[in-house]
Amino acid sequence: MPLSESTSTEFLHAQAKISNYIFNFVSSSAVRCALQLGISDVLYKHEKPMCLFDLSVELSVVNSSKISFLPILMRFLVQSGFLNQHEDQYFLTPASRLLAKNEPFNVKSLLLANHSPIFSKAWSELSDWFQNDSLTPFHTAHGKSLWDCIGEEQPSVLGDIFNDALASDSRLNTNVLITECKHVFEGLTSLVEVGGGTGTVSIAIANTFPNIKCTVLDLPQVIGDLKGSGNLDFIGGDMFDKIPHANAILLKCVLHDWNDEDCVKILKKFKESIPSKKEGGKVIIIDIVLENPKQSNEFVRAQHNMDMLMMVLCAAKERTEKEWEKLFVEAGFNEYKIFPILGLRLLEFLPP
Ligand SMILES: C[S@@+](CC[C@H](N)C(=O)[O-])C[C@H]1O[C@@H](n2cnc3c(N)ncnc32)[C@H](O)[C@@H]1O
Repeated sequence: MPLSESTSTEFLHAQAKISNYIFNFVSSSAVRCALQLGISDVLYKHEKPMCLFDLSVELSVVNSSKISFLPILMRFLVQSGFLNQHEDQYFLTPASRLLAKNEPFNVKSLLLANHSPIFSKAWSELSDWFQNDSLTPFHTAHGKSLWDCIGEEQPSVLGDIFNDALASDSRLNTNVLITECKHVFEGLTSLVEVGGGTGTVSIAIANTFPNIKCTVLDLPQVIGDLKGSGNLDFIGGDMFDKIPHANAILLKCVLHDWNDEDCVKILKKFKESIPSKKEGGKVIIIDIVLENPKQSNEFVRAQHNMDMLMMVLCAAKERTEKEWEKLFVEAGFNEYKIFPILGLRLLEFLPP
């Protein structure tokens, strides 16, 4: 059947669009290859733009037949905005800089964790999970939860990468948190960070506010031998069991790992460990507040990627402001405030 001119133009656009969906994995594979070859590391160390030949020597690509393929990878990385190029010189963009191991804010482990075969297998089970009785796509793939999988693995290769990935994600956010949301912590004398991992956020808070006694609570296998000093402490435990008393409880990117029912259970438990609003009690939540999926910018796309990831790993989700409000009401809090920090939000839940 002949197509009208407008329909064939529409289909040609649709074909290009679907091709980009189909080959979305090419971007992440190319970036992973760049990471594994050490392209960001070499450019970062060199501190100046480099030509392809000098780069290939530093990357240990010495086989001449392979060197001829390097321009393909490099032009893809330039096209996707990962690298910059001026004439025959390549240089880092802020994105490729974030994969250099010596960059203090690097997110290398985030990429490695998400490309691990354990995570990939969970993604491949997504459609099966929709049609079976398994708890999460991760359970469908591995027969246990992500947390059990990390806890049982010896030596804990994924656990180390995963904890480092979370810590790297926290480094930049914490910087902004401490400077832009200082008022949220002022006046507190004690704070328990629940699900605080290896303590990146609490270490920064403890250093910035010497009068706040900070405690990081996470699963025993995550806390391991971590020891605090001064006004910082680490405790291995389960947030569903017992939370130490404090002025405030802090959670960063924890509630997005749990469904609404568990979140309400967790939040109600927290209310027992903090004083009333009048006495300064509060729960501080740092997490995503999902924006309209029709908006198309890097932040919103990243939020919706995380939303999918939470479903695959934990049968959980990111939340819109309305969904946060529902949790807050069901858990019996009295008042909430929202402050923006980078792509995340800080929510303050105040008890009665
Ligand atoms: C997504 S990570 C967030 C880590 C950290 N807050 C951050 O933003 O980097 C969730 C954390 O919750 C911890 N967690 C999971 N189940 C827990 C439980 N039952 N009790 C305490 N912590 C738990 C995990 O070990 C993990 O460190």
